[in-house]
Amino acid sequence: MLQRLAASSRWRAAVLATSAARCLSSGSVTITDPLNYWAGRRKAGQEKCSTENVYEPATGRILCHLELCGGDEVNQAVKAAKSAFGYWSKMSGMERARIMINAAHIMESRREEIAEMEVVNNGKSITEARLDVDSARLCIEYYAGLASTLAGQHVQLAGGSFAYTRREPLGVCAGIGAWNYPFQIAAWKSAPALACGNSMVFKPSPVTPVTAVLLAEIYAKAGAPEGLFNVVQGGQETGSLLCHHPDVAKVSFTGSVPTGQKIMEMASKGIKPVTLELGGKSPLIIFEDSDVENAVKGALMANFLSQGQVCSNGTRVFVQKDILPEFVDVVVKRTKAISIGDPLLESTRMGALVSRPHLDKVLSYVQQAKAEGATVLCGGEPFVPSDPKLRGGYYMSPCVLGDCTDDMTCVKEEIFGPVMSVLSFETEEEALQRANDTTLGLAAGIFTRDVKRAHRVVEHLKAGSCFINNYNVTPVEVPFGGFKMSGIGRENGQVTIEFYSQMKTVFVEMGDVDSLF
Ligand SMILES: NC(=O)c1ccc[n+]([C@@H]2O[C@H](COP(=O)([O-])OP(=O)(O)OC[C@H]3O[C@@H](n4cnc5c(N)ncnc54)[C@H](O)[C@@H]3O)[C@@H](O)[C@H]2O)c1
Ligand SMILES: C[N+](C)(C)CCCC=O
Repeated sequence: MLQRLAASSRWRAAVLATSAARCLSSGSVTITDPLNYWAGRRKAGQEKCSTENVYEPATGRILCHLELCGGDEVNQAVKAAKSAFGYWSKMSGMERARIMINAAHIMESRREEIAEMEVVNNGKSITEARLDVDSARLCIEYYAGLASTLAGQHVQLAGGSFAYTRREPLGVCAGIGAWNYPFQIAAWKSAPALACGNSMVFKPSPVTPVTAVLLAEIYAKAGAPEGLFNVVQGGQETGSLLCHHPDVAKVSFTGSVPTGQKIMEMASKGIKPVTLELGGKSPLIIFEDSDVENAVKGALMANFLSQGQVCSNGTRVFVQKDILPEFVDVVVKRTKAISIGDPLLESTRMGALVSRPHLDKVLSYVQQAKAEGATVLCGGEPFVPSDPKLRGGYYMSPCVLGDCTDDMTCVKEEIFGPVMSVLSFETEEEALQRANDTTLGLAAGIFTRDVKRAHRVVEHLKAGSCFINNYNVTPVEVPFGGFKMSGIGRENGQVTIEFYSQMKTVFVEMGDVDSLF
């Protein structure tokens, strides 16, 4: 079975020919197989379809020419999903769970292959990519476990009459993903959707289109009906075709705030529910009673995963005045020690940013920070690896900015790169007021040994995902999502079942109609 899957894609076949264990090396992959998938198979674009280049961030090479879906293709994918919905939604939760568990097993067996392709397309380190695949698998296992627990309520009424509620699927759900966690986002959206009996058409970011189709193949191989999980490639045009499609019942979106606003507007035309996982500019507050080594580790996790391209990052690091010099000393030392380079090497801790324009944007934020009075304590420069094949890659040295103030652009705007802004504070009240002084509210963190303070501060933080003495840990059992302009709805956890299902109320009369007429 796995051989058949492997043979279905040319890059994989090439890889198998080279080595059975560790497969890809940066600069060696070219993708020619179609990346669209519906009705149970990969689909090549129509002859006239437009294409876009996809790059390998580690080298700057062209990885493939992406075939973008237009109206016809989107219609076909939605039609396939609608047909699968008819079948899937009538299966019992246990039956759905069995297929999802099969999918999780297949995913586990293909972990390395998926992780490597994620690295090749996204630029993050192989160590992180493996964790992303694990998170995807765990999410599918978790929602497989919940699939058979979907239940309603029985409400006893006067005269023996009663009512009951049923939790029903929505129909065809559209998933639209960002480029920072391409595979994980596709799983975080599809797992709860499928567990509830929906089908899905997923559109990855055109910057990272490569791994979603692997998820589609895995679901199909696990026994899902044709059309249950489909992939259409494209950018905003394809995304908006999905949002407007009359047979799409819900849109689940991960991406930036401006696009989230457009998605909500489009969905509002059909009164479609939305899940919006948007951006952040999250605070991390480090009190003077913290274990400084531990707080530094937290600050690094809050800023430098995935080259800093993480929505929940705690990029505004507020450090209480008395420990500021010690904190800065250690954080700078540890940031300088981060090994940057080939993301497929085990020793690499920071790979390449996702694209050249994005790298340039992040570097320009560092320049602007300097111009506005911040001090570059380390990094913030383009990084050129010694390996010649990596010279065209999109690398930069992770950056710590000191002497930051709340009015600086680097403190106000989401940079979405490896740039940490360090700010000093004196009192708890002041830290809270400044931490909450933003239109965003995705995440927040606090380091302290004082358990009472930890819970008191968290209660007042205006953020959907708060961390005490850690940062950026997202077990799939725990809901994740934002307050304010960071989003609507949640991913993961039990509550997400509510965002992929609807409640029907059934009233049952046991007597006669008591008519007023
Ligand atoms: N909260 C979260 O869980 C989370 C997770 C990852 C990323 N993000 C956020 O995502 C952003 C970075 O990702 P990005 O640059 O890919 O975001 P983006 O908003 O540019 O694009 C996201 C997706 O939306 C699509 N899209 C763009 N315009 C569209 C339109 N008009 N209609 C329909 N679809 C459209 C894109 O093709 C892509 O698939 C950051 O702001 C980050 O904070 C949030
Ligand atoms: C798993 N992380 C690192 C918390 C990322 C969640 C998805 C946001 O970008």
